[in-house]
This record gives sequence, C-alpha cells and structure tokens, in this order.
Amino acid sequence: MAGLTGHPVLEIGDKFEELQNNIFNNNKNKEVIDKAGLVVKGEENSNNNNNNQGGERDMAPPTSNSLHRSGSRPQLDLSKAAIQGNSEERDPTILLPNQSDDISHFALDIGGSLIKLVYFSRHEGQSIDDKRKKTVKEISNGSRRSYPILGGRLHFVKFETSKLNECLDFISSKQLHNGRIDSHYWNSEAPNKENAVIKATGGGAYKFADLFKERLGVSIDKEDEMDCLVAGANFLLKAIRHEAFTHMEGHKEFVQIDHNDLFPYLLVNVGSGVSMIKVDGDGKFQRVSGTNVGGGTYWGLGRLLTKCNSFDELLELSQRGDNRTIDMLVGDIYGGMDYSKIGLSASTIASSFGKAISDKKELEDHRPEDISLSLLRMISYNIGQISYLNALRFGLKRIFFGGFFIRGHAYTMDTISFAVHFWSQGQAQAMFLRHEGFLGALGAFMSYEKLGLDDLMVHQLVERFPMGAPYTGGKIHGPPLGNLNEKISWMEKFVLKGTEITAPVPMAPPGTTGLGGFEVPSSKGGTLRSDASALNVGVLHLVPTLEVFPLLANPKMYEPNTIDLSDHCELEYWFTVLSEHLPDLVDKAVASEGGTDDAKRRGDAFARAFSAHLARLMEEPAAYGKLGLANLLELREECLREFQFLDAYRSIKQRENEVSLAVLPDLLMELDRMDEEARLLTLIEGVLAANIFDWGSRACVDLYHKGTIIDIYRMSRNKMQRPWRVDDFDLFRERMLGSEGKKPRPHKRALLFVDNSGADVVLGMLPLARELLRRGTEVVLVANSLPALNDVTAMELPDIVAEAAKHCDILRRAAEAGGLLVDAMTNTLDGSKENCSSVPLMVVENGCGSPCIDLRQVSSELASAAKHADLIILEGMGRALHTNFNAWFKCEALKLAMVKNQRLAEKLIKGEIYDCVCRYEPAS
Ligand SMILES: CC(C)(COP(=O)(O)O)[C@@H](O)C(=O)NCCC(=O)O
Ligand SMILES: [Mn+2]
Repeated sequence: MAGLTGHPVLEIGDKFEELQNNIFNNNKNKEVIDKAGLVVKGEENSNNNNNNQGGERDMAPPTSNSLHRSGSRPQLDLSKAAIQGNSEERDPTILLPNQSDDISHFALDIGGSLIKLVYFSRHEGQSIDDKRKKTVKEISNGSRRSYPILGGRLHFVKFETSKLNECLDFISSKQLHNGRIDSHYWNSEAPNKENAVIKATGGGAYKFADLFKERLGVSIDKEDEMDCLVAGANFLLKAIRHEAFTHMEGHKEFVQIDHNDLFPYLLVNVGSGVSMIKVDGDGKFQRVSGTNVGGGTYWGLGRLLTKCNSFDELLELSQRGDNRTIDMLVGDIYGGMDYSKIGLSASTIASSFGKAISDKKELEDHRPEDISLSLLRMISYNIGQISYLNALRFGLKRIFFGGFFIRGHAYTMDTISFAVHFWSQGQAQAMFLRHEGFLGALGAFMSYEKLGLDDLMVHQLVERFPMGAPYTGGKIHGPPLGNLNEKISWMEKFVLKGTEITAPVPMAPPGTTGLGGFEVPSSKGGTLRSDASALNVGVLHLVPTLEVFPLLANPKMYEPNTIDLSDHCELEYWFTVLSEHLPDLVDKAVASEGGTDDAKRRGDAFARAFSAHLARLMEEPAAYGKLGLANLLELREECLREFQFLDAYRSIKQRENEVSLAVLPDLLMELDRMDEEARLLTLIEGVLAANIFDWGSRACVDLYHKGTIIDIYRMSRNKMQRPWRVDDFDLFRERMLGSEGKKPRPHKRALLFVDNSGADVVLGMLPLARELLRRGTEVVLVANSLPALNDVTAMELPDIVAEAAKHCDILRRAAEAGGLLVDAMTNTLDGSKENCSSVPLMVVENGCGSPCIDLRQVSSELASAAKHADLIILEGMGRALHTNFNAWFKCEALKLAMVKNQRLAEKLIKGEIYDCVCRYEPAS
C-alpha cells in the first residue's frame, strides 16, 4: 500500500488497516490482534466501556473523579480537617477533605417588589490519582501556592417580595443559613444556627427581620443600602469582564472597562426615587444629586391613570403604546415641520402629556398603552438628562444606570441612552450593568469580613449558565433543584412550555426597539415580552487557581474568539451547526454511559437543555453576555457535564489511541530513516493530516461513515501538498534547521497544546514532540483538564506516553526525566533499563474542558510551565483557529490546524474545507 506519509517509503502493514476498520465500523465481537500480540476484544456495544473486559486496556483513567457532584443535603463533615498551606499564616484556609457537599452562605437585598439573594456554595475538589503529580511539582519548582481565597460559586436568585415564603423555603431547603462565614474562611467549629447572622440590605431587612428569626433562627445584620450598591458595582466592574454595556436603538454592546481607570464614575440608581452617586473608589462615594421623579412616579402615576395591577404589566403595556397621541411634539406646534434652527426634529417631544390640555378627551378616551409609553419616556428622559448634567458638573466620563426601574427593559434603556446622547451631543454614553439587579445583595454579601472576594481578579472568575438559565433567565427563580433527578424532571416538565422557547424564535436582526428617542416601540414590541431582552445572570465560579497565560504579548488587548457571535449571521450559522450535531452527540453520550434507560433520560434532558440555551441566544444574542463561538462550544460541554456525561467519547478515544499506538513504532522508524529536512516537513504534515480525526466536525463525522480510517488518513495525507493555504513552513524550518550551514540554537522549552486523541496526538503531536526532545528542547504537552469531544485530556496522556515510550528510547528517557513514567512499564526495545540523562517530557493540564482555549484563564501549572518556554505550538481548529488565531505571544508560536468546516475555510483563509494552516510567528 502507499506510504501513510504520502512519501513512497513509509510502510505500515495491513494490520493497520484491519485495526482501523474496527474503529469506525461495527466492531461487535471482533477480535483484533494488536502489535504486541495482545487480544483486544471488540465491545458488545461499541460505546460502552463501563464494563471493561479483562483483555481490554483501559487507557483513559476514569474521569468521574475530576468533577464532583452531590445530590444530598449539605452538612459539614469536619473529620480530617487540615490547614492548607502554611499553618503559621494568620487566617489559613482550612480544608475539609471529607466535606463533599455544598456549603453555603448568603446575603439579601429585600426591596419593595423583589428579593435578591446572592449565595455562595463550595464544591470541594476530590484528590485524584494523577500520574502527572511529579511533573507538576517539578514544573512549579515545588512552590505551589496556597490560595487564601475561597474557591466556589456565587449564585444569583430573585423572588417576589410578596412571596417571601418562597424565598424562606429556598434558603431552608438549601440549608443556606447553616453555612456561614465569620472570622475564618472556613470556621473549624460546627455551624451554630443560633448565633447565625445574615447580612441584608433594603427596606425589607428591617420589615422582615422578625420573620427570618422565627422561620430560620437567624438574625439580620442590616447594611446600608448605598454602601452595598457601591460595593456591588465596584466589585462587578472590576471583577467581571464585559459587565457593562451600552444600549442604543435596541443594540447592546459590551464594554471592557480598564480596572485601573474605573474611578470616578456616576452611579445612578433608579428605584422609587433616583439617587446619583459619585463613586471615587472602594467605599469612597458621595450622593451628589437625585430626583424624586423615578420608578415610583412611573408606577404610581401609571397605576392611577391606567388601572394596571403591577409594574411589569404597566411596562408591558408601554410596548404597544404610541405616545404621539398624548405627547405634544415639535411637529404639532410647527405644522408638521422640524424646528431645524435649534436642531429639533418634528418628532421631538416638546411637552410630555401636552396634548392632553388641548384635546377634548377625558382619561377614558386615551389608550392605557399610550399613557404608559408617554409616562415612561417622560421619566426616562428626565433621569437621563439630570444624570448627564451631574456627570458634567463633576467632570465624570462614565454614567452607569441601575435599579429596579431599569430591569433590563430595552425601551427604558434606549430612552435613557438617547437622553444622555442627546444632551451630551454624543460626548457621553449611558451604560448598564448585566448584574444590575444584584448590586445591593452583592454589596451586602461582600460586607462579610475577610471573604476574600475583593482580592479576586477577573481571570479567576468564570461565569456559567446552568440548564435553567433559558427558562428562569433574569426572572424569578423556580423551585430549588436538589439533585440530578430533580433537574431532569424539571426539564421534562418544561417540555410543553419549552417548545415555545426551543423552537427557534423568528429572527429579527437586533435592530431598533423603536426609539431613536423619537419613535414608538417597533414591531418587536408586539411579539416579544418586555423583558425578553433582559439579560441572564449565570453562576459565577470563583477559581482562584486560574491565571493569565504569561506569554500573551498583550493580555489587555487579547481576544480569544476569532468568531464573534454578536454578528447575527454567525450566530444563526453556528446555531444550525450545533443543533444538527445534537442527535449524534446525544447518541455518543448515551452510549458512553451504557445506553441504559437512565442514560437515555439524561441524554434527552441534555438535548432539551442545550437546545433551550441555543434558542434563548437566538431570542436575545446578548442574553449571556459577550459570547464568541468558543463560549458556545464550552457551554455544550458544560451542559453535558451537568447531566453527568463526563466523557461522551471515552471509548472512541480509547480505540483510536490503541490503533494509533500500534502503528507508531513503524512511523517512527520511517521518520528516522529521513534526513532532518524531510523529517521536519513530514512531521508537520503528519500533525496537519492527523488533525482530521475530529468528532466535532460534521464533515469529518460523515467521512468516518464513508470509509476506513486508513482511507481518510490517506486522503488527508494526499491533501498535504504544499503550499498549504497558510504556509509559513519555510520560516519555521529556517528557525529549526538554520540556513547556509548555520545551526540555530535549539529552543529551551516548547509548550505543545495538543488536541484530539488517537492519530492526532499519537501519530501527529508525539512524533513532533520527540523531534524537539531529540534536539534538546524540553517539551510540555498541554492538554485539557476535562474531556471535550474527542480531545485528549492531561489525565489520559501519561498512559499514552508510557505506551509510546515502550518502543522509543527518546520518548522513554524524556518521559522518565519528566516524571511521567513513575510506575509505568518501561521495558525498552532492547530490554535495558539504563537512565541516560535527557531533557524532560512533561504533561500539564490547561485548566479547561472545552475544544477551544481562552488564554486569559489557564491552570496555574500551565502558567508556571510557560515561564521558561520560548516556543508554543497550538494545534487544532479549536485552539488555533476558533481561538487564538489572531493572538500574539511573547515567544515564538506555531499554529497548526486543518480547517474542517467549509464556511470557516472561506471566511478565515479564503480557502476550502480540509485546507491547512501552518502559521509561524516569531516572538513579538
Ligand atoms: C469542535 C471543533 C472546534 C473541534 O476541532 P479540533 O479543535 O479538534 O480540530 C470543530 O470540530 C468544529 O468547529 N466543529 C463544528 C463545525 C462543523 O461541524 O463543521
Ligand atoms: Mn479537538
């Protein structure tokens, strides 16, 4: 047969073909002889590896350990409590190794209409049998840091104040009042409910204090409302990327505020009345102005004039209103003409409610819808105008608006924005906050002493959207869901209601909500709920161990995503791609869990939950904040994990690894017969060609059904003719091999961001790693912390390397030097056990569980490993194209990928599907 490399020499026996046939084609009851003569039994169910047979080698260690889930009620287990890190520290973190449930504490903002609850839960990570431990220790130089900040999750929940009991039930069912924070991060005493003190702000903190004592046995510590608002806003603006956004003509745009240039700013809190607060720093603020015409005025007057029963109802009415019937416009005064001399168009409101004077109409003759809209515009303009004047008065660049009046209501935001824009002649912009409803509660939460929240940095926070997000959204929370079963039942119950949301909502480009300041709400108003554009607030995961990748050339300017989903066409396209991939993914996921009824039920719930996320994003593309394609791909993985599909491609990965490892020795032999130059080219070709084995690409999965892996691999190699679509190979070759007889210095350390299991890592990246090792370059294989599609994980790599090392001395010695072969079978080809010195081969986890990588948030061990690296190699479509394609690094970077999507090929590299990218960039 033709050589795999496309070069005539490389011959790998027909066994390969036989082995490969078994990967994709019915491998029921087939027996496969691998290279070592070991009998590998085909599984009864090709995807079921829960009941591994004796003869089958389990290359992927169980991953269930890496994620912890719990369904039972939280209770502290203090056994074996130990101080983490330095016990001499004043407030050391106390680890509770046997504490496996959530422990929580919370704070409240009890307003007139809504109760906002912020609570914290902690998942204690379990220790895992990680074969990379030695490597990790070595890379970190033994100086792993102890983190004084709590790792855990912040949850944001709302209740109606009139249904206070629901809130109390929620707290009590989650036992939030039994976990508390006091002088230590984790108090080593058992929780003592009697003395528990809960921080709360808002009028209800006074009104309902006795009820809290009676029902939950907790005392309420009242915090000043304004202190809390400011503390909440400061935290959000510093710690959450793209927390703020502008809202003009229905279009949201997220803004990144430089933390070092945040103060001073004007915070306008529009509650019943309006407060304008000049914020100069943490805890440094002054209420500089306000107005008594606020949310209470809108609601009060609105109720009198329209007989509406609730604030929301009144807002809803405004969506269908036409204020021109009641407001006096410039055109009404000037016979339909603009008053252009002073820059007023005919549609400008000259006098709110002005027509009511001249008309002979009574209140009943006016439509409540029109009255509501007229009121809303009157009050919003007024607030916008006064705010701008105050910003001007103090020379403040930024104005942030919040408070219950805003509530993510598009028309309100647009109206305020318009007023600020109009009066400032475009010099100032109104901004809004994604978490604006929670400023007070968050501030109250932060008033617990020594919480460590203030110390958190933006890269240590990851926002995730759980399955309920599309349903509850920015609205009132549903019942607390204890365990997986309850979650699934909840998803099932939403089938009917869910169809509303799961069916793609007719697409309207995110155009105007109808204002431009002068217009009435657009057609969107009639079809969408008034709060459809309200943004969702996810769960904030606090991960103190995350760090910014130190080799980013300019972390502030770094944008991981190549594809921005705020472009509606992109969103629509990827929505379709991901929706169409869903049935296949569910099949794999269910099979990976043994295809049981339980797995099927979970698979169904997963599909429903993920579809609902997608539909919610189609309804409101900004619902989950600033999203790129990488976030969507990660959301899918998170959603799978939520339904306890911990490694959907586990058995596929295992089989591909086995097959590839079986042919690796032949490939290495062939490579060794080549001269340096041919070898380098063959190695890079090998990486590109093997990147075709990607179970996330529709086109590739279709290919797998059409041919054997060998056909595909051959086709892939044949496509390897240079020049590739992006081809910097000559530059790279010169850097590696030099020119005109000059030998360049080898790299000191290379970080290889590996991608897929099987051929991709074994026949592509490992041989490349070996080449670097042979040249004296230390190699760090960087792999996912958690499974994502068929990507190889850091936990799986040591076994793969150990297996490869059996047949290769270079790999064996390097792996030993890197501590990867502690207890591995190190039988060498010649049976010797000598340990010649070698540069090390190491493995680190990257901190992610996604096919893409956001280098602003990587594991601390990767950050440590990066400090000595002078070359990074990013491989695969997810890591090198969807993300990081435009990223610049302080060291040399090589980006290698095959483009396995036609549209991306056209857009990104003006090419075709299966074209390749080999981009080499010197240090910048
Ligand atoms: C999920 C992926 C980024 C994984 O690619 P990889 O990083 O493994 O090369 C890629 O398969 C992908 O973008 N798939 C969706 C597009 C499609 O099915 O065409
Ligand atoms: Mn991949």
